[in-house]
Amino acid sequence: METTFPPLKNDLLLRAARGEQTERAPVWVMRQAGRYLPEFRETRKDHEFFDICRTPELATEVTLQPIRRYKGLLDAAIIFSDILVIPQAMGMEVQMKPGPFFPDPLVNPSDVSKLSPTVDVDKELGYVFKAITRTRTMLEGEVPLIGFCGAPWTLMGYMIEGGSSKTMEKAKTWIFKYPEESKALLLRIADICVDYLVGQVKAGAQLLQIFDSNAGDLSPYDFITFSLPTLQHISTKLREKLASQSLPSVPLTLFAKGASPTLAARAGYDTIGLDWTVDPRDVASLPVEVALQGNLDPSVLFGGRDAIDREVCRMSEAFLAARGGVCRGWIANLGHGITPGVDPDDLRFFFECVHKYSSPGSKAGN
Ligand SMILES: Cc1c2[nH]c(c1CCC(=O)O)Cc1[nH]c(c(CCC(=O)O)c1C)Cc1[nH]c(c(CCC(=O)O)c1C)Cc1[nH]c(c(C)c1CCC(=O)O)C2
Repeated sequence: METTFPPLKNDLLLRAARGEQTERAPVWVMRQAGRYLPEFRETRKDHEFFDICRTPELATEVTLQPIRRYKGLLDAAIIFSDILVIPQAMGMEVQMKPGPFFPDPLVNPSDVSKLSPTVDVDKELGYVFKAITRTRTMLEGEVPLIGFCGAPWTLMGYMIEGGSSKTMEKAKTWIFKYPEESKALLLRIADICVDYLVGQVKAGAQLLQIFDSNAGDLSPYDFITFSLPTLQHISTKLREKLASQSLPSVPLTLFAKGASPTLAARAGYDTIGLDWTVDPRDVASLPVEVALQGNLDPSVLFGGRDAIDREVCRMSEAFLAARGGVCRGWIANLGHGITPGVDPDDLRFFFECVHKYSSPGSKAGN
């Protein structure tokens, strides 16, 4: 059953993601539906985090909150959910208290047998698909809708660490002590990612982003050995399945935080997300068809208007210079998620600065 959606009025994001030249950079921010917004905190007061994810009406509502507030300034919506819905679908319990907490993490490879042997994504994650279809309809074509999932290495890390970790000691113990079992688990997660992302496109997602937020914990060699093959597996299989099911070949973004962008670019994605430690001019050697996303340090949003203006101008100069003085294949974003303490009006100012500086005719382009 195909749903027909209202025609898209703003395709800036999709054009930039395909490496095209645009009149200015499209802009959105990671975690744009979140705790820095008073309207999100209001919804959150009455509902648990994962209840919002599992209730399409609520997930749609919070996805649309930043779109309403920043109408005309924000160029994409991202479906409200979490990367940890995949471990849940595999049979693990995950609580948010306030950070992620797994009461029963994977301790050693024999624990993998506790996971569901197969995952029927329609059954386990159908609530995300419903939320996507509902959101895409309610967006009325205002901006495109982004779907997402966590990358296998980042998800395996949470499943073994049992939550966020500074050192990733336990997950790294696995890759060094049990490399084959680790690779098998990573591939198993990758296959679920593929089915989950196909389902998101079927439901109406117009671009997909894979978050390998913990990629930077791996040495280049270990990123190549453990993470990269799974990221390649996802991009290849996903494109094959989308084609064989006559689904749209949506652009794919890889945000491998802390990984070398040239290594990340080997994974075969349309867009590479950059964190704020990267100068875009240093990745100018990537083919121009590969779009770039990023990469303002999220903390600049705490620096006041002068700092935001100055830093967005500097970021724009760097991205325009990296692309030979034109705005080509650049999606403006932060270099990681927006933090809860940001004043929503300062974020508005950030969007206005991107609109002002990201075109070649601006101060940053000259
Ligand atoms: C690592 C990761 C997670 N989740 C996600 C990542 C990858 C991106 C990144 O690196 O930040 C992805 C994510 N999580 C959330 C979204 C929603 C869409 C969006 O607006 O970007 C997305 C894309 C909502 C969320 N996910 C979470 C919140 C805040 C929880 C709350 O409302 O209480 C939101 C809005 C919770 C969450 N979820 C996760 C953590 C570590 C935390 C706690 C950290 C924190 O408190 O910010 C796992």
